Amino acid sequence: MAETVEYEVVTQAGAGRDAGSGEPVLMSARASEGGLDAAAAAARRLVDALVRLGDSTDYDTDALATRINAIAAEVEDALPDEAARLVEMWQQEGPNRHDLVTGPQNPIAPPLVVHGQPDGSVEASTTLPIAYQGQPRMAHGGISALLLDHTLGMANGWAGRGGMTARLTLNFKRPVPLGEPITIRAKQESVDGRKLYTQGVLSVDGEPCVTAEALFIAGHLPRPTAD
Ligand SMILES: CCCCCCCC(=O)SCCNC(=O)CCNC(=O)[C@H](O)C(C)(C)COP(=O)(O)OP(=O)(O)OC[C@H]1O[C@@H](n2cnc3c(N)ncnc32)[C@H](O)[C@@H]1OP(=O)(O)O
Repeated sequence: MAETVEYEVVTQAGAGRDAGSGEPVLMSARASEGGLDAAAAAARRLVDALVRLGDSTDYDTDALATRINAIAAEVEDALPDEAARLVEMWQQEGPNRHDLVTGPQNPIAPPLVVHGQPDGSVEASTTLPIAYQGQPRMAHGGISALLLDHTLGMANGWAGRGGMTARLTLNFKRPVPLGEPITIRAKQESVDGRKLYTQGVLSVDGEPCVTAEALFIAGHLPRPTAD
């Protein structure tokens, strides 16, 4: 029996809305051209360049580290109070801009772009850079697991009832190439009380690479509050 936690059901923006229009609905946050989204995109670009750089370069990587640390220190000087930032992160309805997988403000997010489909499924897409490499030229399996877990979670939100992952079963059928568009389709297949059963598949060029089946338990941890 898990430790008792307080639950609050958080539905995704767009969940259930416009599903009858016949048009896919954007569920992940749209990236802005400027501001923090642009800074996060620049950080992603820098990470990609660093991973591709390697040790054989003549480029002065000591000086580079000093410059990057100077920028980090400048940003750290501007940070808001951590507790207040956590409240801000979670206060908005709709897609989180800081999200690990889809968030335009999170440099670690690929980011994945997710659309809710009229048939109740969701479809997500991205292209993975070399920072996510596992085997040569292929994505690390843990990244595929992350993308699938998250997309299945968003499929629950689109179906109207989200939850926390209790069990995730993956079947790695073929390697996921870097640098090529990947698509993830996911759908909540059935609900039994608080148990949500959701399935998905990650494909490249129409070929299934990783399939996922998951059990989610409805409910979420409470959002941080100011007090
Ligand atoms: C933007 C949205 C996308 C987000 C997607 C990403 C989702 C995540 O990553 S969530 C983070 C990863 N997951 C976690 O950290 C979860 C950790 N686990 C927990 O907190 C708890 O175990 C939790 C919440 C899953 C279930 O706990 P609790 O609410 O107490 O439920 P509990 O009473 O134990 O179980 C409810 C039922 O589910 C069943 N169940 C629970 N866990 C499992 C499991 N792993 N396998 C099979 N059955 C299970 C129980 O047997 C019980 O069944 P029944 O009602 O028939 O007796």
